[in-house]
Amino acid sequence: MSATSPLVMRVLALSLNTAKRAGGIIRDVLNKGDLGIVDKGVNDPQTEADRSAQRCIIASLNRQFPSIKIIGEEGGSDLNVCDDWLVKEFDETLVQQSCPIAWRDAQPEDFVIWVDPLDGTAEFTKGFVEHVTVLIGIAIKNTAVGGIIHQPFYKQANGELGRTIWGLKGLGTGGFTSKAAPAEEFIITTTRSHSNALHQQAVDAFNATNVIKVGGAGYKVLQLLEGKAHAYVFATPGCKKWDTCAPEAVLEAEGGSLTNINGEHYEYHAAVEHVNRRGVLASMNQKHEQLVDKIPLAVREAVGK
Ligand SMILES: Nc1ncnc2c1ncn2[C@@H]1O[C@H](COP(=O)(O)O)[C@@H](O)[C@H]1OP(=O)(O)O
Ligand SMILES: [Mg+2]
Ligand SMILES: [Mg+2]
Ligand SMILES: [Mg+2]
Repeated sequence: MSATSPLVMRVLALSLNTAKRAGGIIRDVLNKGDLGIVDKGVNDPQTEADRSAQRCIIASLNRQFPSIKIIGEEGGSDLNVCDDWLVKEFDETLVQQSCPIAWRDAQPEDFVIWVDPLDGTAEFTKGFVEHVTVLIGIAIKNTAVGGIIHQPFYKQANGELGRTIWGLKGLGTGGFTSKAAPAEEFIITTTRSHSNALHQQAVDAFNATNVIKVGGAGYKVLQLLEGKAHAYVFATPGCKKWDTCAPEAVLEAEGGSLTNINGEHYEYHAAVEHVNRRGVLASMNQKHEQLVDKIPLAVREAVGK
């Protein structure tokens, strides 16, 4: 069945199992205890878990889809991985879902897969493991259309660790139960580790009833999807295309919005600048344009300049 499914369904279905495998690798690194931390820049750590998870993801996707462009946060990886890290099984339920007509004929050259093997690394190194996600974003012709958000440390009711959320624009989402945030409040979710004065001005402008500070773009978008927050505000450069591609696709497949702080969508083609210079504004069940208008114009113009 999978061999005859449209390419986007096969990419999404292999990405789902690959993200799960990467989550297992991340848990193994933590259990072994030596994180092998390297500083890539200010407040920008990389660990053995980031490196190994990326090798597993890119080697697996590249093996099945050799002509699709894949861009990973951790740069060029050694794709000679052990068989145990090569994921070959497609998620059967997902691959058999009906493909939205808009993506049915997409060809390998139309795709870019944006991989963040471990989102929330700063939090991972500090023990806030529930903030960690594995992000695999699927862009077709410039637009984020599909994505996987896997949480390696999510505790299931049966005690099992890990859960996997997927989304495809035009089809929908799976792996979680959507919930609306409380109507009588306005809750913002924002960065724990990358704030600055300008960003704080943007957050303050909303006069929120509560501001939650957590790590990772994936985790913050999950908070929107599960009704823990109304808006995700990040009024500074720092997030990259691999941070937002999967979260944007999943959130928008559920009816939300993820844009820069001016309300414009980012582009996701292979030659695009990696940095999301104009920050991130995401919301669920809100009038997104009205949220844009709440951020003072002077702040909006200054971010990314
Ligand atoms: N200044 C920065 N330098 C490097 N990565 C950043 C920076 N700001 C944000 N990020 C990336 O975006 C994610 C969301 O940001 P925040 O948690 O601050 O809201 C971070 O977990 C990090 O991804 P990663 O952990 O994959 O390196
Ligand atoms: Mg990083
Ligand atoms: Mg990230
Ligand atoms: Mg990362």
